[in-house]
Amino acid sequence: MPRLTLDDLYRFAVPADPSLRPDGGAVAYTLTTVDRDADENRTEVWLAAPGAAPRRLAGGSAARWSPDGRTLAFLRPVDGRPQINLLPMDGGEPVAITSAALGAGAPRWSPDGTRIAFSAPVGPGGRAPDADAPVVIDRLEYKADGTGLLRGMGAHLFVVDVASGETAQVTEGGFFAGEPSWSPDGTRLAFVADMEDERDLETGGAVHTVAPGEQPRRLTGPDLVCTGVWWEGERLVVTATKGGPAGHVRLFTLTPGGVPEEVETGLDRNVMTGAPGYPGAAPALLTGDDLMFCVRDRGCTHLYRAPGERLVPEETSVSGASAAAGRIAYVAATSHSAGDVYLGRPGETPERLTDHALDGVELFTPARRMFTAPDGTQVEGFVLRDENAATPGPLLLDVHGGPHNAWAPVLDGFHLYHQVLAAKGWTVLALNPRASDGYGEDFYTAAVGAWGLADGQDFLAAVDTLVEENVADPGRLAVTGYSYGGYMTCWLTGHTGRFKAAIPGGCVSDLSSMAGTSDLGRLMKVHEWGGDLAAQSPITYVSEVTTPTLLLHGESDDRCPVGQSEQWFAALRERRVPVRLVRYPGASHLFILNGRPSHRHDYNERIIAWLEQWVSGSPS
Ligand SMILES: CC(=O)N[C@@H](C)C(=O)N[C@@H](C)C(=O)O
Repeated sequence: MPRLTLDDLYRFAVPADPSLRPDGGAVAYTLTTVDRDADENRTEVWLAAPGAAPRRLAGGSAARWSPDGRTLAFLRPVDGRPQINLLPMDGGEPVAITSAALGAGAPRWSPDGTRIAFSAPVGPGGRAPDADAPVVIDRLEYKADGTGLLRGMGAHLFVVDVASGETAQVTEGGFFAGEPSWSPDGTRLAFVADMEDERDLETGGAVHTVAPGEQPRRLTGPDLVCTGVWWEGERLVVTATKGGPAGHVRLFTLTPGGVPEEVETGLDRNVMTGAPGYPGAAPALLTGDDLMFCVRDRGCTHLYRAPGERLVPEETSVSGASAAAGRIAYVAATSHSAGDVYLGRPGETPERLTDHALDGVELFTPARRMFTAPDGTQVEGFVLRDENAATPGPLLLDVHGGPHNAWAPVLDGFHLYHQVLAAKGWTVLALNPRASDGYGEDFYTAAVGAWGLADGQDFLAAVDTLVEENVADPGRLAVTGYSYGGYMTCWLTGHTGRFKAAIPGGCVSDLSSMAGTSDLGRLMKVHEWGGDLAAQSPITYVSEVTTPTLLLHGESDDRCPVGQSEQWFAALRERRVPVRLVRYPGASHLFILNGRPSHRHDYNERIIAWLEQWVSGSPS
């Protein structure tokens, strides 16, 4: 059977965002595939059920069942903007019920099924911003990666009447209202927002409740930085960090008076509610008081119920979940599948309802192992290689982003170069150094104020171990990584000449300029870097770099602006270190995950070519 090739990128079909029908009998989910001719990622709503082949329902995403299970509400593009559509499940075509000027957000049915709430972007004065007008900026929250300049936009809650389509705006003002959740009696909506005057200088977020026609009422205080809220039965379930945005996200419930009580999960782990590159799912009630939630544990995102009972197999990573009628539906990836839909009862072996895994290719399986840093810290990594490959062989160290992200021993449709390199005799080391998620809060915060200074040693120790074990050839070492991983790639080549090739993607090279130009610059400056930005900046050490370097960066990256690569490129070029910068037009920070397929293919291809040119010695 053939090995995976980069062209298999176009064959990936990845499910996400499962929604279990209220009777627990069927699952609606979003399937993302690639339209190679249009050079676009395509999302569709599919349906899976026991004993039936999964089937496509419509183009769109974010499907949610009506309380009676007879209608699906989902987002479908109308004139380029996502609008809420209703699809009757006993037959018929989808019908749009919103016409939001800047598009609608994910639908949330009221308990009686007569209304749908959603959060939607709102331009200044309710109008779409004028793209040609001068942009007046008085606060730091003027841009967001993937959106660009906000031009005074906010986000507010709306409620649409299902029968009439009449839509009412529920919140207003200069803030961003998060996803709404209905009260059990359908009279109020709960949401998270930061309404502080100086919220652009200090990250916050509080739970509010609001009734149409009334002002929002704040429930939580400054001690919690809330990130999400869900009305589960009579309880409000909240995700939040304590005392500031750094550290683990924890689970709380609020008493009717708004007093937070931390949920005893029995786990020193970060609660994951799901975001691009950060798999997880919203907390949900299983039965009675049984709360289901996701945490990241040694790379994988697992589904748990409090306190501390894992509901999914160990080597799987959950990227979405839904509960109803005492059953759970979830999407999980494995070492051989980027994701499939499962359905079952907690504690029982679930049924896999789909088979979206890539067929017809033989995959290498990553092996977990531990390494020991010079200070004795135990660090976990995943080693991917062909056991029949000659040793010692070439080694690629790949550094994840965050730094609070983590590698998992599961297949994804982004890092295809891992499998291709393994088939060429390379060893790929995906390391979870200190600051990675999934190893406890002390580990998670171990590099705060010491980017590079604390965690750099973890990488060199792991590489040295594979050299000592005769797995890696010390003359054929390379390093790559994206975002924080790009930062670390620059950092390492400024501190050692052992790497023969380096490929920083979406990098960070100068924390001072990053602090002033990233859409999260203020947050990272205050809560990740602390005081000495120069000591933690790769640019401080750039005079030591000798490694041929390929910089890959999205042109419209507002998280790690392309200037971070420009600074590194200029500094290496001045020193006549072989260097190349490749810029991806229109690409935001996450383009390697959800950008143009051709850009994602090109990114993978260039990594392999640079490695073969500078490590394997063959011409590019
Ligand atoms: C918090 C954040 O955005 N950090 C960036 C430097 C980063 O690493 N981003 C992505 C790619 C990630 O994996 O978090």
